[in-house]
Amino acid sequence: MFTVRAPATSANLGSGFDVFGVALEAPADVVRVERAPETTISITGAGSQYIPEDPEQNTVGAVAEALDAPARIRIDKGIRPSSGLGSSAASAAAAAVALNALYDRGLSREELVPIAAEGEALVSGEAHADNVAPSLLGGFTIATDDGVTQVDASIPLVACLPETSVSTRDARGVVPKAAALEDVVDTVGHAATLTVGMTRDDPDLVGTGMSDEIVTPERSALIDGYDAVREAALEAGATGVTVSGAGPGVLAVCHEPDRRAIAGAMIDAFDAAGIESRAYQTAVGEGARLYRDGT
Ligand SMILES: Nc1ncnc2c1ncn2[C@@H]1O[C@H](COP(=O)(O)OP(=O)(O)O)[C@@H](O)[C@H]1O
Ligand SMILES: N[C@@H](CCOP(=O)(O)O)C(=O)O
Repeated sequence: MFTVRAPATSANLGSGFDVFGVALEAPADVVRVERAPETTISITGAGSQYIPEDPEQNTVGAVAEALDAPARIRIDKGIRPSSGLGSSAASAAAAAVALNALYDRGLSREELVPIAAEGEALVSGEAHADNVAPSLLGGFTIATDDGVTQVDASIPLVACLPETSVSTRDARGVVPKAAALEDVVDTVGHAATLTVGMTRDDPDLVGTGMSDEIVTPERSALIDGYDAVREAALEAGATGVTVSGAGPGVLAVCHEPDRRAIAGAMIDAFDAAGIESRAYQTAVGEGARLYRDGT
């Protein structure tokens, strides 16, 4: 039997749509697997009542199928689904690591990225790897058709989740099919700035580099209270604020001493808009961790 804790992730980071992602120190999903003649899934924890246990409809079922690794799979959800923190991806990443060990498949974490991304194809319509890559590898990841580039990073973050939900599939429907060249030029500049910021552990560069005029304006319009929450976080000291994944979570980058005040300001701003929320005071963290027999 193997147990894996796989972290929540925040994808896109504004300027890196479908490419950038970071692992968060918290929250996380925990997945336990044992060999079985056919795959069964049971789920407890945050939002578990909304997640199908049918292997054909669950991201971990897609991973078990892709690895030809039938198992009794138990998922303890720490990450609420449809909140923009890579909930479906974390389960898939955890299952990929656990089943790879259970069946001794010998695949590297990089080789598990496209396998875990099969779960994303199941729920969002496309096998985007920007959540599963950081959940598997940790740190900051750049996922492209050429593969995944990863760097460890130490950047304080606040992820504020309103008590509303947006499905990634729906939020992908509002992404523009084309963009003006000047917006593409700006986005390339911001993405490059963000990448350098991650390599230097520099929250100012990362915050500046999250700016994006192509996808984020369309996505943020789906989130009630977004503009006020963004403004409140910036006033409290955030160096950058954007939609986390497909939303409705909102991600703020900051210096560590400002993190608590930013979390409070974001919750208050959602509250003023009549929306309850919770904020994770977190940071870029490590990837999925494997435990054998409860170790
Ligand atoms: N293991 C899983 N964990 C979370 N959600 C899952 C899982 N398997 C299937 N789903 C479905 O995926 C959808 C959530 O995925 P998505 O919209 O991409 O949001 P998230 O950012 O939370 O991953 C929900 O419809 C949920 O029922
Ligand atoms: N690149 C994807 C990321 C979706 O992240 P999630 O955490 O909302 O599942 C997108 O923006 O559609």
